[in-house]
Amino acid sequence: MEVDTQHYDDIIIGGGKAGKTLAPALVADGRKTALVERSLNMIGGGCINIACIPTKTMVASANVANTVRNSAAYGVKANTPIVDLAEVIQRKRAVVQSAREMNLHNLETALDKNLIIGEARFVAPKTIEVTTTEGKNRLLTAERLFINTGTRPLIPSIPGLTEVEFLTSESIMELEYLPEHLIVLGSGYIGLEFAQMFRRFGCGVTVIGQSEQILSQQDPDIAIAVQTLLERNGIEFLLKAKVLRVVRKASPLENRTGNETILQIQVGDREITLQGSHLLVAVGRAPNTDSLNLAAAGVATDTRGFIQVNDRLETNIPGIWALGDINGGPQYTHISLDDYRIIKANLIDGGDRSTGDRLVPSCLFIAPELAHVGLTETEAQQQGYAIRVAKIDASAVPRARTLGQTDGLLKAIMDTETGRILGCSLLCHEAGEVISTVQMVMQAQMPYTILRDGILTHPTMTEGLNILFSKL
Ligand SMILES: Cc1cc2nc3c(=O)[nH]c(=O)nc-3n(C[C@H](O)[C@H](O)[C@H](O)COP(=O)(O)OP(=O)(O)OC[C@H]3O[C@@H](n4cnc5c(N)ncnc54)[C@H](O)[C@@H]3O)c2cc1C
Ligand SMILES: NC(=O)c1ccc[n+]([C@@H]2O[C@H](COP(=O)([O-])OP(=O)(O)OC[C@H]3O[C@@H](n4cnc5c(N)ncnc54)[C@H](O)[C@@H]3O)[C@@H](O)[C@H]2O)c1
Repeated sequence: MEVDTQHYDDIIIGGGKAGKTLAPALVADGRKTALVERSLNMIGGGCINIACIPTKTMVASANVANTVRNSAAYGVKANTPIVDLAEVIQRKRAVVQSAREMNLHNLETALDKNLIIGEARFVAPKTIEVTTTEGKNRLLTAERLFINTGTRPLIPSIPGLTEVEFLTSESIMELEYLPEHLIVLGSGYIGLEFAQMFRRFGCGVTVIGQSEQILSQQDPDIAIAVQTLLERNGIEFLLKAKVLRVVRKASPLENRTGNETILQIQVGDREITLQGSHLLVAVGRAPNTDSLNLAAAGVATDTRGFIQVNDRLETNIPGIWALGDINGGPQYTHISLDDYRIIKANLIDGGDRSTGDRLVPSCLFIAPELAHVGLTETEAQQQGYAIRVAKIDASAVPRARTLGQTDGLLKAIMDTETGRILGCSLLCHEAGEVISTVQMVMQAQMPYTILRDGILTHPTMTEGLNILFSKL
């Protein structure tokens, strides 16, 4: 086979959020840079193709269905909505396609022929072999390498699972008709977003969680509030549950009706049989390191296969960095983007940034949204802070009442010594937007009284912060 070798200053392996943003910045800094992305269908990375953007596009359809279904409560009469999943998927594909085209344009403009479509693997510390989509092998060497290869669905070892067909976060977004009864294995981010989405589309949904609490990183009161409102939506939860065996499953693409998925589950000390039409596996993510042959470069990974980095995202091998999900940090697109900022600050701008100064916000895109920043109450206690905690129901916010969006709970944790906000969890309409205001106050190291006493527009959801922080 023909092998052609080329030398670069910098090579980025994987074009996730960090990699695709870093590439043009390195080029602008005068570096001869290549970005290797394994698939044309993944240009722009997971976020725009198979993760955040498609899911939130489909969540928007689910929310429209819900609004139509509940329109009578607003004095507007509408017929029962008919959800055409094929058209929902078509809309999702169009949104993804336009984002991918924009990303391709940006990368081609910055990199021209140095955007290389192919699978990369290390053959030596600073040398990679790329098998291009045309089947050619190319050897590329570089002074510096940036690994940004992301993750894929983690498939647990459950007897019978691999012998049957099941859905992942990717294949569920290609279904063209509605499952009759969706079983969701995993009660974390992916599981809950799809659970509510498909419930709002009109499907029966059961969520199986292995812990007693869903969303294990959250405080119990917040997790219970989320579970309660999802149960009110008609979602069934089986918690402290262990799937013993998956018994039977018809093809998810052909299975239009019927309950063909059968799971044997241990719930507490009971053993039960659960039947559904489709099974979604959403129990976390596995790192895309196995095909990279990191051993040839000597790059160290942790026991789960994620690349080990220090707080400047440097691996154990000088001149090799790891960015985004692959480095084992929080798995969010905005964190991958911040990884890019750290590299840019340290390698291009002559700065000195680390992951140490980070506040990590997040938002679970169910309705109402659950947004969080900083410490939970449990974490603040564990870290020995003297704290005061404020809580209000979302119904206390005037805007929530005008919108008929009164479900939820707002919670803030304050350090009594400094008057600073340590953390905040908002389970309410538009929480993902409102949390940014809290985050900015935390980042500016201002006291909580800014949010208690600041003049905030009436009636907005953000105004709810006046009410929340007045309870401290
Ligand atoms: C269903 C779902 C919904 C999500 N929703 C949100 C959300 O709403 N908000 C949020 O912040 N986060 C969300 N996330 C998490 C978010 O998608 C990730 O944190 C983010 O995409 C991580 O990006 P990354 O930079 O690590 O790389 P990725 O975006 O994962 O990109 C890695 C790229 O590397 C390529 N690649 C892999 N191996 C190789 C190789 N050997 N050679 C060449 N190329 C390779 C892949 O094709 C891919 O394009 C969601 C995740 C999922 C799965
Ligand atoms: N809105 C967002 O920002 C968003 C949306 C989706 C995904 N994400 C990111 O992607 C990551 C991955 O999402 P995820 O939901 O796959 O992982 P997760 O870690 O959020 O949740 C996985 C859940 O599965 C449970 N679990 C593990 N093994 C199990 C088993 N055998 N049986 C039953 N339950 C089991 C875990 O206890 C956990 O609750 C998230 O942690 C998040 O960082 C973010």
